[in-house]
Amino acid sequence: MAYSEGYEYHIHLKQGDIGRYVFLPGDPGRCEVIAQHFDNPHFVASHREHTTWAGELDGVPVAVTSTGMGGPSTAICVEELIHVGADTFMRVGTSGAMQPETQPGDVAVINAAIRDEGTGLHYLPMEFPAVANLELINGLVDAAKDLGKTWHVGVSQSKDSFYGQHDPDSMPIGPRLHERWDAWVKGGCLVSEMECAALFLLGSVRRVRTGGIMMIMGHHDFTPMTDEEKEASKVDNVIPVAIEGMRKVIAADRARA
Ligand SMILES: O=P(O)(O)O[C@H]1O[C@H](CO)[C@@H](O)[C@H]1O
Ligand SMILES: O=c1cc[nH]c(=O)[nH]1
Repeated sequence: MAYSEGYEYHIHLKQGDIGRYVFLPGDPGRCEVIAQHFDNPHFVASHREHTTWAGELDGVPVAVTSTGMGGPSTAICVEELIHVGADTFMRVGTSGAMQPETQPGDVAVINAAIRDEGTGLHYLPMEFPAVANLELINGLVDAAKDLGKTWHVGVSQSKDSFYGQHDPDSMPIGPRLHERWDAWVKGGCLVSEMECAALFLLGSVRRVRTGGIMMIMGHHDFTPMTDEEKEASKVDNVIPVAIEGMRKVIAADRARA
């Protein structure tokens, strides 16, 4: 499939393949799992790290496309999804705990992201905040309440280096990574992940709605999880909240129309 045939270069989708509402996991393997919550789930395309499934929720077309890991592939994915008609994006993924009050298996609704990454600088100066859309935040909080989840709303640290978080001492700039991490924690940053900042900045620049819900894994002090905690923090457990949150956004759009 080539760009000139009307297909987007990386995601291999064209106008009409999907509707306006899209879930965005990082992992291509998570797409089919999410799509099983749709009516009429069907595979649409897969190229590089971007796999797409589509279906319906309450009679409205929805899709799920994987972003891959980090800002660059997320920005490419979202730009191309906008080209084919999407305008509402909900990231659903995993994140690492940063505050003592969270437990593995709690969910984090992200309202803003620390721009500890490089992609956003190709769009907007560092002074510009990476913020989520309020309708998506509210839909996700209401969904978490309805489903009886323990939920938190807060900021994510979107970083470019997974091992800068998990193995900072091995990095030549380890002391600087520790100092910055301590500052994020003292500022109340809820979780660490890798895509929200780029996604939210795209939301501002392209005037589309973006938000995210994250499964919280691990402990703020990096103590190992028990087997029970590992089970509780499986990413599959956050998917129903994302689905219900999107249903609420769709219902609110319908009521407004
Ligand atoms: O579970 P996903 O959506 O991939 O998100 C998190 O997991 C990956 C790192 O393991 C990064 O992409 C991070 O943001
Ligand atoms: O600790 C974690 C877990 C998921 N994703 C991250 O980036 N960090």
